[in-house]
Amino acid sequence: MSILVLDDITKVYEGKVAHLAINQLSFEVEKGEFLAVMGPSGSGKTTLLNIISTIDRPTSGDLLINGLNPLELNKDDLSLFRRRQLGFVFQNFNLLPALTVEENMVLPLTLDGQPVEKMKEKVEKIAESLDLMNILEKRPAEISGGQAQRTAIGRALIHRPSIILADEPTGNLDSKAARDVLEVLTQVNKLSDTTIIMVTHDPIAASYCDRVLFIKDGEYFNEIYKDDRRQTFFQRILNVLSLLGGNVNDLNSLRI
Ligand SMILES: Nc1ncnc2c1ncn2[C@@H]1O[C@H](COP(=O)(O)OP(=O)(O)OP(=O)(O)O)[C@@H](O)[C@H]1O
Repeated sequence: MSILVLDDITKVYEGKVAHLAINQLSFEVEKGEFLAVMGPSGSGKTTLLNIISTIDRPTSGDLLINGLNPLELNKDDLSLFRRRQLGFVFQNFNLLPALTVEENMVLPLTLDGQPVEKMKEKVEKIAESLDLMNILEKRPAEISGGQAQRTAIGRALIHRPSIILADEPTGNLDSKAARDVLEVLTQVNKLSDTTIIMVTHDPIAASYCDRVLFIKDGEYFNEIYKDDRRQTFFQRILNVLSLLGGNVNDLNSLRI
């Protein structure tokens, strides 16, 4: 079953000079899929994520999330839809510095006015699976980047969203913390059947996914599926990136 359908999406940024950022892009994402989106700088990845996350509206085309067209909702229903159906993970974590790890994680539930006991139950379950139980009382300044990103993943998961949208989630992490975060995302994807769409420049991060969709100049370029070992998938990702025009010599020294 497709949990996300993009049908002929076009996005033009109006301005002194109009810019065509996404050009007639169509693709579908299956429920439970872990999808990476890659493409050169300026190819439209963030624009695409903003459209899927309903933060930005396409100029034309249709979007279906879980069978519903969010573009038809009014402002209040759209906010609720976004909060319930989507979870967000950003490169710079976006945690509130004054709140503890636990408070950051329950924030979406607080906004919903859920009873404290229910919130505690939910947070403990998620914190255990993300190995955060020992740092629940700490604040963002007192934890590592990997722990901060796992906290952000916990916050994204607290509502059991249909889709997690991750924008360069390993971009600010060292390689060990990045691997931990990718393994956590893989576990979340496999165990709870949560669909994940991740924008990344990093072929290692992309090799954790089931499929990589490549875009160029706002248009579909190619897609490849993982049907073998991660190392081989990684090599195939590098091959497509070299066709895309990236500097693959910079990447050949990477080892997974
Ligand atoms: N608000 C805006 N107004 C006008 N043009 C924009 C706006 N936002 C993005 N663009 C342009 O649209 C194109 C796609 O931008 P986008 O940020 O989606 O690319 P990207 O693939 O995410 O890039 P990067 O990998 O560098 O983050 C770029 O050429 C960019 O300059």
